[in-house]
Amino acid sequence: MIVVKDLKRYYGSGETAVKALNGVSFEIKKGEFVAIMGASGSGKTTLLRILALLDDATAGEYTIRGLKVSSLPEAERSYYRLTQVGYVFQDYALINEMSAAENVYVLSMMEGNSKKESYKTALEALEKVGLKGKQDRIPDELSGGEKQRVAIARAIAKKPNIMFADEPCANLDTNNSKQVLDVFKDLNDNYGQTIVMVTHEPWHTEYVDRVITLEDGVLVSDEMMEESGEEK
Ligand SMILES: Nc1ncnc2c1ncn2[C@@H]1O[C@H](COP(=O)(O)OP(=O)(O)OP(=O)(O)O)[C@@H](O)[C@H]1O
Repeated sequence: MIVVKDLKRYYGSGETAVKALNGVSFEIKKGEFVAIMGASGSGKTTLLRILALLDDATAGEYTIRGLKVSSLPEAERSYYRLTQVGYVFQDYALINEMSAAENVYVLSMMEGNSKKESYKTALEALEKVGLKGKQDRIPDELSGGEKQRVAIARAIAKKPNIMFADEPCANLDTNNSKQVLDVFKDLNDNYGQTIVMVTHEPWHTEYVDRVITLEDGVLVSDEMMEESGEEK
């Protein structure tokens, strides 16, 4: 589904350039749940943002479902970003004045779908993440874990081919983190959602199929996780 070849991202140029990614190659198959790990500054967010088409690589090739997105013009990249990619941010990125349902359906309405249709899709997405009945609450009336689940509902409402999450549990306690990770796992197990998640917590790897580790902008390990009885 995703093929990355010799991806590089430099910030600045010449001798002082920061080589945030320095030649990274890998493939991700449809239906995989992949964690990207590595020390602070190893290039995880830079990689995720390029994969989610939020940033450009300096060099290298990036293909989504056979289409070389790295060399598409910006208008087409925007289209792919809107239609194929779901993104979950560390800080939820919800609009405070809007209810959970409105936060989920606002994008769909902006794309020209009717309010009725968008609302129905939003309720389905909120139910999938375990927030049935909480559609009218504003973010301030929700826990951190619930806010992040609204953000996940917003991402899945557009039925993305791939979902990216950048440290989605960074601001959550263990209990809320588990609820969020359970939602990702359910989406992966029961709906075949492909997920790529940046994390620095070793225990999060219990939920994923595979762990890619970066060090100083280079891929240093790519491991499949053992299946355990309890988990997948
Ligand atoms: N806009 C930028 N301008 C200059 N350097 C940057 C910029 N963004 C990131 N970098 C540098 O690129 C390198 C990789 O950063 P990145 O944020 O991808 O790392 P990370 O692994 O996600 O770190 P963390 O776990 O702390 O979030 C770091 O050395 C960082 O300082």
